[in-house]
Amino acid sequence: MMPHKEADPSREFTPDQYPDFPDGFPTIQLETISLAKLLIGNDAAEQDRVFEVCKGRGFFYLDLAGCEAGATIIKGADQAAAAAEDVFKLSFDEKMTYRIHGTSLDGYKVAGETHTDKDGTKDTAEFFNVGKNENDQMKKPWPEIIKATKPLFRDYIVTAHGIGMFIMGILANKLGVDPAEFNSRHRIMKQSGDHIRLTRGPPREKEELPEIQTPSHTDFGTITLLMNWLGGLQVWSESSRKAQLLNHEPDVPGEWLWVRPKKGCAIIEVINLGDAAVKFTNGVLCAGRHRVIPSPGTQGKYPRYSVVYFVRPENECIMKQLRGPGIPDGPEEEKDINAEDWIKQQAAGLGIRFEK
Ligand SMILES: O=C(O)CCC(=O)C(=O)O
Ligand SMILES: [Fe+2]
Repeated sequence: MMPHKEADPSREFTPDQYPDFPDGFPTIQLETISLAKLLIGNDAAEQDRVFEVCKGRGFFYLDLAGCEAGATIIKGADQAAAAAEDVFKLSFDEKMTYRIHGTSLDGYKVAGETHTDKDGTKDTAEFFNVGKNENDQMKKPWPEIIKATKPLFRDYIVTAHGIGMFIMGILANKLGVDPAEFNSRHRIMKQSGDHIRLTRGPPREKEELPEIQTPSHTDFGTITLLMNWLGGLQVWSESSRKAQLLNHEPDVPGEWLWVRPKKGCAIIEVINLGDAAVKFTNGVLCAGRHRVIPSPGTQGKYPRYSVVYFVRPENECIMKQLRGPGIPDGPEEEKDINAEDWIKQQAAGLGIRFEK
């Protein structure tokens, strides 16, 4: 563990200072899977649990302790969030010069780009996306702080992508699909929508919930690795198999359940499956429906940072289900759509207006 640091009043990402997530709020019980057991131990029971949770909730905690890949993510996420703080502190005008535009997902998303309800209430989250492929070259204009952090991001991208692929390998084996089928759709050197997303949400203004940072959604990609330090992430109590979106809200009765950051939260990552995992497996695997609002209680007094890595299919990948004994055969698609267009279609369906 890091030695306890004195609070630096000029910094707002101060995970050492955060109070615990308060009691008395409905939380979801997620399974905790050990990365070390999977990576080092090749543990068959742990692999079974991965498959079960991915068929069920599509969400689990990944305990990062006890292996090198986990240590890279723990340390990297802390450093990435500190860099994020410096990026979000830049002037509004400078940040807007990095605004996401065209067909790329790289750069800055200003708060308020998306609607969170039928009345048009705006989201409150700022994002800064650093693409997997762009990070290699950094040809675009980037804030100095992002350029200075490039080697860290590179390590983080390679490690997070590797963890995602390892989990996909386990799922492939369980589904009776050759893991090469997943690997060939997610090659690290190929252009894809993979990126590290740095997020910041402002502190809670009122005790009454919600103040939506990021509205209800399922992720578009195959698998998401999320590091967060404060509560804020919520999962809908009904599985996304049943709950579709209507006017920005799930259309089956249920409630939002908090994902409690685990004690010693810096060692735990939250993994969730995205729409591409559902598509590839014709619904055997389940995407997790979630949203983000500021934490209740004293945690909500802090701005909330998160570091998210999205593993997504290569742009050229045709979005068809995989065939294997563990995957029921669906009808042949009428026309081929590649991942790049498919992701845009999914984003548009959520009312996301990234392109400007
Ligand atoms: O910040 C979080 O906890 C989750 C963010 C998220 O769901 C997303 O960016 O897709
Ligand atoms: Fe998400």
